[in-house]
Amino acid sequence: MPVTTPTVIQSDSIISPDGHFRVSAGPGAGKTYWLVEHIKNVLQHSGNLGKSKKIACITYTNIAADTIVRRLDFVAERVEVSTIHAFLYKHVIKPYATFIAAEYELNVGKMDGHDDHFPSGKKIKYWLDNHPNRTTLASPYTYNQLVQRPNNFAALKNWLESISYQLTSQGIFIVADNSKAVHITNGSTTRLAKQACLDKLDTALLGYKKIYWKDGILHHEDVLFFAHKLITRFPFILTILKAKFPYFFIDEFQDTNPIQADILRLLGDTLVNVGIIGDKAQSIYKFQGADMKQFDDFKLPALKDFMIADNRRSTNSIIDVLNSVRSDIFQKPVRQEQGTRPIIYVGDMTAAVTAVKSICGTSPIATLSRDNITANTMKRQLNTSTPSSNLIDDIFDLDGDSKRRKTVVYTINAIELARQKRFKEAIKEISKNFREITDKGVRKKIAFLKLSLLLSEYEAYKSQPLLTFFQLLKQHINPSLSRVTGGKPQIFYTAFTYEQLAVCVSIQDDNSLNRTIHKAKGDEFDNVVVILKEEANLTFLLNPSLLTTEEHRIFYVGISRTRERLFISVPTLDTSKETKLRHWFDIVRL
Ligand SMILES: Nc1ncnc2c1ncn2[C@@H]1O[C@H](COP(=O)(O)OP(=O)(O)OP(=O)(O)O)[C@@H](O)[C@H]1O
Repeated sequence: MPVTTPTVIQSDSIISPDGHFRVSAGPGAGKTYWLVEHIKNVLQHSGNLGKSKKIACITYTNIAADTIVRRLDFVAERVEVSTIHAFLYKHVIKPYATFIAAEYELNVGKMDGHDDHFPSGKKIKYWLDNHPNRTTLASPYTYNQLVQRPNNFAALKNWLESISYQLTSQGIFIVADNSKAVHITNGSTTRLAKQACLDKLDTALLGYKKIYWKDGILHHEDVLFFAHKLITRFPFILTILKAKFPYFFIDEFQDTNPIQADILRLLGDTLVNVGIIGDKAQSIYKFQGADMKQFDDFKLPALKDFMIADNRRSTNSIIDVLNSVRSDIFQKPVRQEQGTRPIIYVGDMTAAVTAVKSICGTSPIATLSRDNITANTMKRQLNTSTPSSNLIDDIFDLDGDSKRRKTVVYTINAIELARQKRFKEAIKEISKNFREITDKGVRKKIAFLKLSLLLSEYEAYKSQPLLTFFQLLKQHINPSLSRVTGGKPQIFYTAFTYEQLAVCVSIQDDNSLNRTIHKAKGDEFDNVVVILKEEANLTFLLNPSLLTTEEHRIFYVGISRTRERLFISVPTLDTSKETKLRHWFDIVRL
């Protein structure tokens, strides 16, 4: 818990522009609203900004950044609103990376932003070839057994994909999650042993990363790592940041990574005013290193605590449900409108959405799902059944030709981004197929032309086997790709359609009406259907423990996105559970 008793404020309260603060409140309380008003207040009344200094406002996603910029309107140019990664890349990594480039073998000239970390088979092999413990690897994990047995290699890849950085009192260390050194295929599980294999490979994780850095490739997690290294080793960078940004405000702080929090702690000692805003019960990004304790534990000298007790978003019926699952706060409704009773639909999720449509008429409906595949199935309203596994993961396992499968995946990603009108990112994604073109301008132009062409043919390949799409790629993207001639790849390329793969794509910053709960964080909609895949998911309502169970927090975030109407879709419901649920919900069996 915060050390001081928080002062209760409203979402339109004005507080002093100076000093460190923490604002905590439940969903829909008006945290983001308050932050925007506070920024305007600081711009008007602060004596620290002069003509050229700015306020840094850190948001969790690019969508949240855009929303804040829009709400700031004409004062937006005095505020740098961005994600922490974008901020640190621009203000720390880009200008100062040369200081540590030699030590980390970073090719600064080739650096061009930061990306997801998809371990490359070629790079893993190169790493093993040069690994200092290569000769000490013993059966059943010798070099050859790791490289030549596809299951071992896939498990190794999963393990390397889990690489992250951990902050300790001694500094930052690179770590991989041993529980991820697993590959499951056709019901059989391959797990690399810790002592006999992983402990030996573990000694050179930084060496693995350097293979990417040599090519100028940075992964998202590397941005925090390098920024922390630079700031702690060259404190003048901190001085410059403080001079440029006397105010640092961070929204959704409950999902902050410990390294990011430490950077803020370093910034927040003198000269800078740090403000954090969040809700610990909405901490849902543990898998990305977030630690919900961090919000309460964050300490800076004379930090003042505030809380907003209201809920301005939802109707009373919805706030009743929210209050029933939460024990640490009780939200007061501000709108004071009773609203319609939330409904639980028991049965098929598509039937549930049809029923919701008949109630909501032309009012837009958001469907919020726990996983990507369900969200994408909703998005496409496919008649075909939802794939039982993630086909994008499967293609990586089943198609041994790395160039071919990467071309397929990059291009599907690009097309699906473009279909959401996110052209800049779509061009960036399809450009990955043309990395050998060194002139960036030419590469971009070709990427644009190819993407336009593939989009114009969309109707022709979308419901055809993936093979049809691949033939187009061979014709238009890269004629040297090897043909799919037999074995597992051919079975895969003929068994699944383009559309079935497209539903498995994970789009960052998805702003459609059908998305995962994670991607709906911070957003709100008039009508929400939360899609539960199994009855057991209802525990977050029947026996909630938000502060200890992340799964419960995820569904809590889902139901709290709605302003007017709330619906939950669940495949089955035992009658014994109905009595409790009927307290807040109507139950309709489809
Ligand atoms: N003082 C206010 N006057 C008018 N509308 C307000 C006010 N405060 C908040 N709102 C509205 O209430 C809704 C919820 O506000 P906001 O999104 O800022 O909440 P939040 O606390 O950030 O929510 P969450 O944590 O759930 O994302 C928004 O529609 C916002 O515009």
